[in-house]
Amino acid sequence: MEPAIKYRLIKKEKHTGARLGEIVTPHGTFKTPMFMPVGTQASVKTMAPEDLKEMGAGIILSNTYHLWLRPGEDIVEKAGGLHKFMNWDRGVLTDSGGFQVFSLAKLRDISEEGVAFKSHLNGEKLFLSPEKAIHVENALGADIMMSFDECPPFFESYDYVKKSVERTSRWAERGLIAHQNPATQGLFGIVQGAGFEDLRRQSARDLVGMDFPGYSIGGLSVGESKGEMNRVLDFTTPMLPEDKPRYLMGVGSPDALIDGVIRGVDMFDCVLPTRIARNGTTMTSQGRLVVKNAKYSEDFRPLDPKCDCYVCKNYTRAYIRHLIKADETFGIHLTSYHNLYFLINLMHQVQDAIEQDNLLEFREAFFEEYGYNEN
Ligand SMILES: Nc1ccc2nc(N)nc(O)c2c1
Repeated sequence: MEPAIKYRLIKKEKHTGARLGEIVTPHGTFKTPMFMPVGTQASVKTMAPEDLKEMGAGIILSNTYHLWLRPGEDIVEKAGGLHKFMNWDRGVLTDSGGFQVFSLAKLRDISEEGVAFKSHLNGEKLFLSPEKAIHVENALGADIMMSFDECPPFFESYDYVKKSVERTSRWAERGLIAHQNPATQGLFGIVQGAGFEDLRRQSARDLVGMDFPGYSIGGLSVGESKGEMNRVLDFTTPMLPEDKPRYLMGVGSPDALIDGVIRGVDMFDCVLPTRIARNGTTMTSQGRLVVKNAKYSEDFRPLDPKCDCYVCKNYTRAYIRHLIKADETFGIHLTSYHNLYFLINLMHQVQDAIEQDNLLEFREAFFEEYGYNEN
């Protein structure tokens, strides 16, 4: 049977682990490395599908935990699946809910069977198992689905992480068995193991043995330092097959994206661009710019003079500052649009640098201008 998801490696960058590729999905083919906007509750906050297309978004995220709780996967299924429900005809990826249970729900109890918890919405007692998560993702109809996993705290003990990795591998196998639409929905395995190289190897070996169409690197961007994240990526991405996509979950800032690409990551997602946009913080080629600061009240330049996005072509810092201060929602639409465009466009620039084998020079110039220092 033809797999729902295929990855084609186009070119490896000469001096790093970076690669140019494309991921083929039932809703289109998209170049990698790529940044995926997050639309947790079936909406990328304040963005219409037309905005997302205009900015070049290919795959967007939604979340099993949230949509199971509200409106319920059966309503989304009756609507014809997430693509119809959201009026979005490009790629959709759903996270499996495990991570959200740990970060959102109260009073949870984890067992071999799954996770018992209380809904963060109304305190209702709920239970999420690998089978339930996969069946919700089947009902939502995303092109790419995540296995149900536990994301242990990065600094947990070796023994706890080892037991967690082994259970996550068993959960992944149960998810593969429960998966009802492998021809149209690609299920990714999620590698765990915190900061322990041997546990990452054990997790990768288990999951690669199950032959998933793609692999996510989980358990990162959970409070560890950038140095720690890069150290884990250094030994984890080479454990994954070259002919499958690698997705680093929950990442991230411009520097983390570039450093992830250098270490062989193809796909990223993070709430950062839309989250900071809501308090008027924007990403520009010269670093972060908090547009609601008084110093921009008569600054009639675009957010980023080097940006060619719709917002930077048509609106000024002074106007956007006014909207944010006046609590006009159009203001956060503009900051959100620009921040998402900034990261999507950054990945396009990185693709060009891989093509030209000068990704390290690009990194140096970008870090210098953005104001990142190495320590
Ligand atoms: N940093 C993150 C973000 C999302 C995640 N989702 C899953 N399912 N697992 C993880 O380890 C994650 C880590």
